[in-house]
Amino acid sequence: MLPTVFQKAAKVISIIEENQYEAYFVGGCVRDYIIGRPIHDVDIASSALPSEIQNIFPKVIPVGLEHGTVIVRYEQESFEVTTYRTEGVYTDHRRPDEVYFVRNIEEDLKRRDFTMNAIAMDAKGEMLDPFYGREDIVSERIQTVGDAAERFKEDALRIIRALRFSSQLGFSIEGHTKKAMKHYKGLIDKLAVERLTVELEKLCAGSFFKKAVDYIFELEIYHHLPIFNDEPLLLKELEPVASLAPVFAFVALKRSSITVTDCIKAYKCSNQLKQQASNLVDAYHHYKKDGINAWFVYQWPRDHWDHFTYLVKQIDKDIIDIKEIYSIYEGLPILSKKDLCVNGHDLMRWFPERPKGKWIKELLDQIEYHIVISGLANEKSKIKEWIQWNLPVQD
Ligand SMILES: Nc1ccn([C@@H]2O[C@H](COP(=O)(O)OP(=O)(O)OP(=O)(O)O)[C@@H](O)[C@H]2O)c(=O)n1
Ligand SMILES: [Mg+2]
Repeated sequence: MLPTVFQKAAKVISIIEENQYEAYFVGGCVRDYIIGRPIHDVDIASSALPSEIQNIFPKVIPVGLEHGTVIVRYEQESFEVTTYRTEGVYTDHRRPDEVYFVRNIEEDLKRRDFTMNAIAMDAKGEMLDPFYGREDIVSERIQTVGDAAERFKEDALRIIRALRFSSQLGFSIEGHTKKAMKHYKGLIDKLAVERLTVELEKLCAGSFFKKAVDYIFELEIYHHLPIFNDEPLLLKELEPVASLAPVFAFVALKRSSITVTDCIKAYKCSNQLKQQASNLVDAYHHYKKDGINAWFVYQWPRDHWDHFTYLVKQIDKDIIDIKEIYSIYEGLPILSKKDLCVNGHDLMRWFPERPKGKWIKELLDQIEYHIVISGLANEKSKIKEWIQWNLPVQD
């Protein structure tokens, strides 16, 4: 009996088969199933063309028709189905010039990156493994399908993928594969950097990150990783972490010549990641100046704390007990400005002679700060009393 994640998708495969086409589970889901890792998404490959899939299922979303990928909606769930394909020449090493649909699963498996990723599984759990991927999984070996040089010339991202699989799984890279990685690493520079970023994030998150870093040094791949090309040793200092935000914050804090913005630009990351990394840098400075006090805990979002403690550990070797942060959090009198029992209207009512101005915001900020940090009670009368003594000079 297949695990639950496969069961619904297995019905989709059966329906395709009932319509005289083939369909298999392929890629990461089969690999992770064999290894016994959690399966996050299930991919299906089929001999049916996108238009043929559209004829079988009433609800099909054409997400990447040029690559042969559609999303089949089935019983309120989505399944990605990709037509068997083989790829044409990659003149710019970024993307295939053409995709050719084929009717044979082996042709499809043949153009995949590593043997462990080139295993197909049918709806009953029967495996089709023409490149002995299972053997490589048992031997914990990352090996390209067929000629390594060809696979990396087709898509140089695979060089980074080999590293990230090594980081995630702790597997070793087979000799020919490794040699070809070293030889073709220059092609990494031609990749669309966003693709590199996705793999780098997974690489940094792997439990066997150190092993991947050893390969990065052995094969001198750091020359082709933006930012780290100038500062490769920083990679050796990093521990695994699930986001690039603390990685970039770490880099910026360790090297004054590199800013978070430099990292974000180099890897074309989102503004959200930029904000997270900058917050971490600010939080670190705050911590160095004032330690972890109520204002610190109040200010920084909760989803930030793990990465913050990680950063302090990486930089200062200090271990911060996250429970300590939580207990300060539990004792906070307010959790946001919305919880203040006064607002701008109250202030204006209390000081009718004062024209509207930035004093209102400044005063609210001060009230907020004192409530959080110095025990000012969050009660209208107490706040009013406190203001008598602290009203800023009129602007
Ligand atoms: N450059 C690439 C990227 C992907 N693939 C193939 O497409 C599958 C799906 O790719 P992707 O989802 O990017 O990787 P996964 O192996 O599924 O890993 P993950 O579990 O992290 O998604 C891979 O298993 C592999 O067979 C490939 O041959 N070459
Ligand atoms: Mg996948």
